Formats: sequence, structure tokens, C-alpha cells
Amino acid sequence: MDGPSGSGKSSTSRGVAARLGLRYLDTGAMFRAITWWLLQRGVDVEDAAAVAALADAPVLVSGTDPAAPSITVDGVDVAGPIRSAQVTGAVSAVSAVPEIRARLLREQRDIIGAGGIVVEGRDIGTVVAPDAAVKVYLTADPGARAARRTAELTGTTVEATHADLARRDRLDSGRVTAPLAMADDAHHIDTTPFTLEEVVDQVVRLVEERADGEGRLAERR
Ligand SMILES: Nc1ncnc2c1ncn2[C@@H]1O[C@H](COP(=O)(O)OP(=O)(O)OP(=O)(O)O)[C@@H](O)[C@H]1O
Ligand SMILES: Nc1ccn([C@H]2C[C@H](O)[C@@H](COP(=O)(O)O)O2)c(=O)n1
Repeated sequence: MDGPSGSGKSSTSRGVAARLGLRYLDTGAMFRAITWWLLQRGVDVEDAAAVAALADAPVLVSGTDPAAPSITVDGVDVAGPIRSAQVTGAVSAVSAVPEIRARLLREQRDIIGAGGIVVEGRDIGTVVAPDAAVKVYLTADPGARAARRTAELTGTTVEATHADLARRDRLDSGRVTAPLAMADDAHHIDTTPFTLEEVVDQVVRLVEERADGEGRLAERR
């Protein structure tokens, strides 16, 4: 599941995984967790060489239960702190550093293992899991994304959220390594007119259509 910030990837992926009894991985949380760790150490995240030098240092553990997503860095539960405005403002710079992406790509593929998992991010269908049985690319109108995101935050306005989403879209789509992009074989769903439940239904249907008579999904080769 790929798509721009606030398009509904996390909520949809968790809903689909819960419905189908699959695991769930939020790869954005992994980038956020490393960003949090770097900020805690006072590293200048705009200094790509400094970020690259520390890319392998923190130990990340990502939980894959869609009912209780979790992430720790060096044993510290950072599920809350990684959603702070400070981390959100710094994560695009960190995620543009090739050494960070290479490290997380290895870990993401280890977790994916034999499959049975819904994985969300920016480059899942294009880079992380090009053989995925089902690929979905979610979008929503910028106004809808900003309104949805603002509704879950305090102390911000739709205009400020809109500007932040536009900034992250630009950085995530414009970076050289693994930019946000829709895979050629992905199903595009514009979620703007649909409720979360309706989008989950649509994705579950796509998965069921790909499954064999015993509910198994074959990877693309
Ligand atoms: N189809 C939908 N209709 C209405 N609200 C939705 C829909 N899908 C998601 N939302 C809401 O929009 C907000 C953003 O969704 P979510 O966090 O899943 O997006 P995201 O793409 O994972 O964002 P990010 O990349 O920033 O983590 C949440 O409050 C979520 O409940
Ligand atoms: N596969 C991924 C996942 C995330 N990122 C980067 C880009 C985002 O701005 C940031 C945070 O992700 P979010 O929590 O908003 O989904 O992480 C990426 O480059 N590749």
C-alpha cells in the first residue's frame, strides 16, 4: 500500500490486515523512529553525511499486530513521540539518505519474509516488494487529506496541515532514491469520496479476487 501522506494508508492497511488475519507493517514508522533517535542525539538531519554515518546504529523493533502497532528504538517505546511535529518536520530529510533506506529495506524485507502481511509506505510496490500479490496506491484530494489529518491533531489549522502535506509530498516524490511513485501494476484508489470502511471493503475485494480456491495468494514473478 503506497500513497502520499494522509491518503489513508495506515488506517486502510490496518483494517485490511485485521479483516484478513494478516500482519501489518508501517514502514513510515521505521523512518520516523530513526529520525527521533537522531534528533535525540542532536544530529543535524540536513547533514546527509552525519545521518549516513549513524544509519546502522539504532536497534529498531517493529511489531506487526494490526490491532496494536508498536515500535521501539534501542528498547524505548517511541510509538507516541514519532508522531510529534518535530519528527514530522525532519523525517523527509532523513528518508532521502541512501544509507538509511538501504538499512531499512533489509529490515523491511526480513519482516515481510514469506508474506501474509500488509505493508504500507511510499516505495513498497516499486522497491520493497515488487512481487507483492496485490498492490494498491491510495490518493485523496489535498483538501480532504488536510481536513482528515487536522481532525486528529490539536493546535493546528487545516491551512497549516495542508502546507505540511504539500511540503512532504514534494520532498517524498522528488528524492532520487526510491521516490514516492505508483507501481505500473498497482490498483489506484482515490479515497476522497469513500469512507474508511468502504476503502477497506474495496481492498479486501481486490485481495479476494487474487486468491486461489483455498485463499492463498501467489506473488507476481
Ligand atoms: N476513506 C477515508 N475517509 C475518511 N477519513 C479517512 C479515510 N481514510 C483515512 N481516513 C482518516 O484520515 C486520517 C489520515 O489517515 P492515515 O493516517 O491512515 O493516512 P496515511 O496515508 O497513513 O498518512 P501518513 O502517510 O501521514 O502516515 C486519519 O485520521 C484516518 O482516520
Ligand atoms: N516506505 C517509506 C515510508 C515512509 N517514508 C518517509 C516519507 C514520509 O514523509 C516519512 C513518514 O512516513 P509516514 O509516517 O508519514 O507514512 O517517511 C519513505 O520514504 N518510505
